[in-house]
Amino acid sequence: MRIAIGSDHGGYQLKEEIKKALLEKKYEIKDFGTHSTDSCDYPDIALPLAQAVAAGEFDKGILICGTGIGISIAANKVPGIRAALCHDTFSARASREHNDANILALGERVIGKGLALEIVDVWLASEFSGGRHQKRVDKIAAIEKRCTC
Ligand SMILES: O=C(CO)[C@H](O)[C@H](O)COP(=O)(O)O
Repeated sequence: MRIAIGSDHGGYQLKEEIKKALLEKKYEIKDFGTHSTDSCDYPDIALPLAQAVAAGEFDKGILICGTGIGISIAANKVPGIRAALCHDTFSARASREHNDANILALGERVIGKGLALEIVDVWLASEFSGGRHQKRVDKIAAIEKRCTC
């Protein structure tokens, strides 16, 4: 599985921990930055990563900022992206099974490393259920097509 990962300075330390754990599990990872704790702007990381996921260059993406909020809002502006901010394993599983989320967002200033790694594992292992959920995801795509902003 090809995974794109990125963060701003507020998510840098957690990004490094998640990247290390996923590389140990033999996932193919591309790091979209940032590469230090120097201050940067989360939309500058979210945009190229989300575009690459939407283009099919990666199977999934993981984005981290201080809260996970800003970076998920930015990623969700890219058509085809369903970025889910999840700070518990129930939501992580449901975001895949119900919403077919293709980006997981996390907040380094909100949760600890142990829970974050568990959330990542659950999210990557969960599959979209389809069925009644497909129609709803299709309706999200239809909203994107209607909006020409
Ligand atoms: O969580 C975030 C966005 O949702 C950012 O990481 C956070 O706003 C950065 O804040 P600061 O510049 O004060 O470190």
